[in-house]
Amino acid sequence: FSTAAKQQAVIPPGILGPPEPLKSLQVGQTLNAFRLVVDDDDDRVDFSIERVANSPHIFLLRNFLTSSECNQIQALAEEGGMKTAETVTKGDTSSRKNCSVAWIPSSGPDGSSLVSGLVASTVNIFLSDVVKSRPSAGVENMQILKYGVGGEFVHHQDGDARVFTVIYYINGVGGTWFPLADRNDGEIPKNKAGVLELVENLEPGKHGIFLKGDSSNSAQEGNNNKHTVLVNKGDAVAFYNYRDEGSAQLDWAALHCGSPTDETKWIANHWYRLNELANY
Ligand SMILES: O=C(O)CCC(=O)C(=O)O
Ligand SMILES: [Fe+2]
Repeated sequence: FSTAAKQQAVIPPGILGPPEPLKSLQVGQTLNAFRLVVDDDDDRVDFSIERVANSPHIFLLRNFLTSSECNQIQALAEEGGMKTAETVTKGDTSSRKNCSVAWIPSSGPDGSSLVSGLVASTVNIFLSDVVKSRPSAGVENMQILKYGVGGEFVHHQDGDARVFTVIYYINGVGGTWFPLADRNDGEIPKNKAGVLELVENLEPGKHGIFLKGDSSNSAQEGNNNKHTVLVNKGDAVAFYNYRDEGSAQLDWAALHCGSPTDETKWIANHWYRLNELANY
């Protein structure tokens, strides 16, 4: 076998994206779901899953977190102390501007299933059986980000073996933009430089998908279009970062940014990994 043939056999098509029934969900269609909360008065949280894009596969989870869970996550981050955010490139503080960071263990926090319960439910719903069965699959700790006014995170691909991302909106302030979502695959360059050049002429609310805070100062203008989705506190956006046609390459359609915010913005990131993707 050539190396290429081996890789095809190792990551077959159709497993780095959503399993059924999400796979067949059409843009604009919604599924109802629930998850169990073991250490809370409410033993069940009902939420809905709406597909907002096909390429990459992007889903909006409405009411995935309760308001009280959002407050707990924010409080845990504040108690632990927050640091100036860097990106995966160590020492890089310019990609994320005016942003501080904290982490909460995905197995905890201690004595609580706040985060581990979210992980269990997410894995069940969003990861394929093949990904779940891989020894190199896992989840990072939950990353909490607080942006001050003017804070932003420039265009990037989460990548780095992060097969699937969940972004939770902790205080209802949104502003996550996927400029290339549902653009014709043939129009998307296959490298970062080309992609960055293309998105320079695109605008949130006019191209791709813009997840915008429902109560944001500018929420009234230009929301009634297929490029804008309003989010509230407790909602989350979930998306797949790799192409699932068998190439196991980064999907540049999943490029996104945190647009400059005009209010304090709290979000949390959860990255689900398939470490072997780093080898492809
Ligand atoms: O700030 C946002 O809305 C997106 C943040 C993000 O994409 C990241 O932290 O990787
Ligand atoms: Fe990101």
